[in-house]
This record gives sequence, C-alpha cells and structure tokens, in this order.
Amino acid sequence: MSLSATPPDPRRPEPIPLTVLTGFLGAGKTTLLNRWLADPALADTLVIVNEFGEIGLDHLLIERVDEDMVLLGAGCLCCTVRGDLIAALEDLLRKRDNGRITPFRRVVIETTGLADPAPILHALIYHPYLVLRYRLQAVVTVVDAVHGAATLDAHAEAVRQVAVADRLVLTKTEAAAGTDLLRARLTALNPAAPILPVTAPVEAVLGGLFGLDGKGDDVRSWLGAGAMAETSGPGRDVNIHDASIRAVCLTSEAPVPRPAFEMFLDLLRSGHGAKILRMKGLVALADDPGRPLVVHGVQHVVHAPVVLPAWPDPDHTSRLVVILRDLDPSFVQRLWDAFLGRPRIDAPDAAALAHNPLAIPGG
Ligand SMILES: Nc1nc2c(ncn2[C@@H]2O[C@H](COP(=O)(O)OP(=O)(O)OP(=O)(O)O)[C@@H](O)[C@H]2O)c(=O)[nH]1
Repeated sequence: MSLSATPPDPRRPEPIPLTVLTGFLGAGKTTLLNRWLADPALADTLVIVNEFGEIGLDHLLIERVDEDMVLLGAGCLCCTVRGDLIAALEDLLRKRDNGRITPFRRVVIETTGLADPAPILHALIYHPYLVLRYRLQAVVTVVDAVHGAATLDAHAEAVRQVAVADRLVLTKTEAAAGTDLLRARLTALNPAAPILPVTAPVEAVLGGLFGLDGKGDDVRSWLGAGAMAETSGPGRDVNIHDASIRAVCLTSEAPVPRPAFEMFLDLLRSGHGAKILRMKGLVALADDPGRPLVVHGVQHVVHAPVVLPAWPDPDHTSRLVVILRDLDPSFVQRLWDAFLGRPRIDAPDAAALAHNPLAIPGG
C-alpha cells in the first residue's frame, strides 16, 4: 500500500519527489547527503535541514549553494518546528510556481537525529495540498554500525526511525567490529527494508514510494491521529526534546587556543563520554583562525577533525553544539568558560581543572 499515490490529473503539475532522510544523532545523514548531492542525478535538488539546539551548523556543512537550501528554525522537526516545515514546503511551491526560484525537481528533508519521524510523515501524508504537489518517496534511515545497537537500546526515536524506513543505509561499517547482529536486529524491526551500504547508487536508495507494506502494526498506529499530538507552541524550549536530553551551544568570538580546546574535549569525553550524545562544531583555533576545524563527536567517539580551507559563511565565531543526556548544560558551559579563561567567581580556571577535573561540581 502506498499512502501517497494519487491519481494523475492532467491539469496539475507533476508532483515533486520528496525524500525524508532520518537516522539518529551523528549516524552519518549529512555525509550521505553530501555524497548524493555530488551525483548529477540529483541536480536541482532542494535540501531542507532541521537541527536541534539554537545554533544550526548542518547548513554550513552541506556542500551546496545557499539558494538550494532551507534551514528550518531551531528546534526539533517532530515537535517545535513541524508547522515551519509545512509553511516552508508551501512557500517553496509558491515561489517555484511564480518563477521566483530555480524550479527544483526534488526535495530532501534531513531531520534532526532526535526526530520521531511519525509526526513528520503524518504531516506530509495527510496535508490536503502538499500531498497533491509532493510525492513522498521512500523514507531513508541511516544507521551507524558502531553505535547502532546501543542507540536502539537507549532511544525509542531510533527504533521508530528504523521501523518506518523503506531503505536502511548502514554507515561506518569499516569502523565496526562486525555487523551481523545489528543487521539481524534491523531486519527483525523492519523486515521489508533492504539494508544498503553507503556506496549504494543514489537511484537505488531514493527510488520508490513510501509505503506500509511489510512494516509492523506499530507503524500504522504511529502514523495515525496520535502522531499529531500537539507538542509545539510558544514557550517550548528549542534546546529540549525530552526531559533528559538537552543541547548547549558554546561560542567564542576570539579564536580558541589549541591546547585549551584539546583539553576541553579530552575532559568532556573521558569524564562524561556516556552522557554526550553528539558534539558538532566549527572552531577557529588560535594558531590557524582562517581555516576552521570541523569537529564531530558521536557518543564516546570523537571523529578525526577536518580542517576547512576557509570559513563557509561570514560569521567566524567558533560554535560548538553539544547534545547531552542526563548532564546539566550549565556544567558544560562552565567547563568551556574555564578553558577559555573567562573568569567566574564561583568556578575554577583551566589550570585548576587540568589538575583536578572534578573541580566543577554538577558533572
Ligand atoms: N568512518 C566513517 N565515518 C563516518 C561515516 N559516515 C559519517 N561518518 C562520520 O560521522 C560523523 C557524523 O557524521 P554526520 O554526517 O555529520 O552525521 P549526521 O547524522 O548528519 O549528524 P546529526 O545531523 O548531528 O545528527 C562525521 O565525523 C562523519 O565524518 C562512515 O560511513 N564511516
């Protein structure tokens, strides 16, 4: 059963294929998207990105010209900004119909890693106008071979992301000890979805329509009316997804001394690795401020940083978003301040912390 199939109407323009790309924090969605966008088959693709936390970075890390990119407001697509997504999709159609933007031929929505995909799919399937103008393609869920099993154990959102997928893409297989158990688990959760490598041709991953055949009964009920339970609204904090998960956005106008930054990362990872779900940033190091460092941490793994040849936008502020589980964001903020030498009456400085990492209470 394909939910989005509608009979062709010669008076209406051909619906635009729309892909939802999901997967848990740091699973490799942006990396896969960059690989796809390099393929000429995806020319004229418009990308919509949504990020958790008040500072978005993905739009800077996706190798794409600005006009082909829409950055949704801060917050999680499944809760705070679902209405923004609908408004953005409607607005894009208006601009496309009026010839105010290049007529894109495909849309890819990259969700936040924490997004429950059900409310997003519900919105796309049941919206009376959008369903006529966009054709929901196969939902692609990225699963990280290194952290996948632990993530499925700990996060209901990750299980849902797998269960609703039409295609699963397994990333980081070369860094994993083995993938047999994870593959078996993914097949048990979603027997219908093929498990593809990151190198799978883009047409093999994006082809086909979203459907329910072969998916569990749970998926049907998730996509039902309950999926739209109102979780948005004024006053909702864009840095909070559920009570235990928070984002903290660390910034510095001045370039950061390399030893201080390395020590900050080390201390955070060694002392609190299990509570760091994701860390992502663009950082100007004092010894080479013109070429920012892209920093990625996924749970206890900090990926080898990449140096960009130049800043991707005029703002050269160092920005680091850290998504925490069961750790007070103010603790991480105080640690950052201490390593940057920002004086605080109630906190130790970097030298004191290097000797005694427990000197900041609350971690
Ligand atoms: N070894 C290896 N690393 C990968 C692979 N895919 C992604 N990564 C690395 O994993 C880190 C996170 O990748 P992203 O593509 O930013 O992950 P994401 O899912 O977009 O992250 P969020 O948007 O924060 O949820 C980066 O350091 C990537 O270079 C892979 O197949 N193999």
